Amino acid sequence: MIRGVQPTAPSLDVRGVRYAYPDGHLALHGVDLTVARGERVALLGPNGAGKTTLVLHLNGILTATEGSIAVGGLTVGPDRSTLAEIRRRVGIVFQDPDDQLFLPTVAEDVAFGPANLGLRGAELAARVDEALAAVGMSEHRDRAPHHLSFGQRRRVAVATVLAMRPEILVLDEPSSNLDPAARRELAVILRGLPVTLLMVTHDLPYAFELCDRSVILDGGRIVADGPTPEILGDEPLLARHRLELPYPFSPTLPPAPVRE
Ligand SMILES: Nc1ncnc2c1ncn2[C@@H]1O[C@H](COP(=O)(O)OP(=O)(O)OP(=O)(O)O)[C@@H](O)[C@H]1O
Repeated sequence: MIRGVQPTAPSLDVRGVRYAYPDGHLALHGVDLTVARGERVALLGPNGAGKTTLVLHLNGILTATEGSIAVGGLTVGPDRSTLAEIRRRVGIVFQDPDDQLFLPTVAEDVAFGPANLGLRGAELAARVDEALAAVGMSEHRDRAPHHLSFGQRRRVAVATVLAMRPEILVLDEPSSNLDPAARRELAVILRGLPVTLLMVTHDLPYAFELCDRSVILDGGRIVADGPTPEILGDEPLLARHRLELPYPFSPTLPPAPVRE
């Protein structure tokens, strides 16, 4: 069980979150979102909908103007120890892996987070091994991250977050800039991870492949929340929120199925 996480609490509980940027722009208008442990949820919406703003609240980078957020039963708060624990529980993989990789070797990058938590020796090595194995990058542990392909760097970025054993894994556009094979390989990896997953994406087929549930955010409000086949099968709903599938969609005929 995850340290300090209440087993009955949802992974994520967002209640009435409003957020205005310092210039007064109201980016979130009262967002409610509950994600159960182990759920995989796609967060969809057009440019400027508020998706990144919401994600930045989940580990306390931004602080809600109103409302509250709890992760595994722990409310995100301003004090240092709460914030440190929230940042361990919420692992965010940003769109550009190079924002997360800055050490000479893959293994050092993956060890960085757990070493900061105070892990050393065999315990630290086990975390690194486990995280690299989870993303299929064990054999690259001693390589320089900048010598890897973009797809491999994204997998290492996922490993840096997994090494913290997060309660919830948040992915910002995980399929962007990947070739079809790397995109498919990452989907297989993500589907096998035993974590709660929240994935921000404009890649609707990827949402279908990976997430049972989809939420549409538009204008800082959640405007739809339901099973992904229903959401993606509702063409007028998608059109109202500037979302488009790349081809005709049938909920009974999965688009571009993931081969395993
Ligand atoms: N630092 C900022 N100051 C003021 N307004 C901002 C700031 N950052 C974002 N916004 C505004 O907040 C709204 C939500 O932006 P956000 O980046 O969260 O959207 P998004 O859904 O992540 O978009 P995209 O799909 O383009 O990444 C937009 O209207 C944006 O212009």
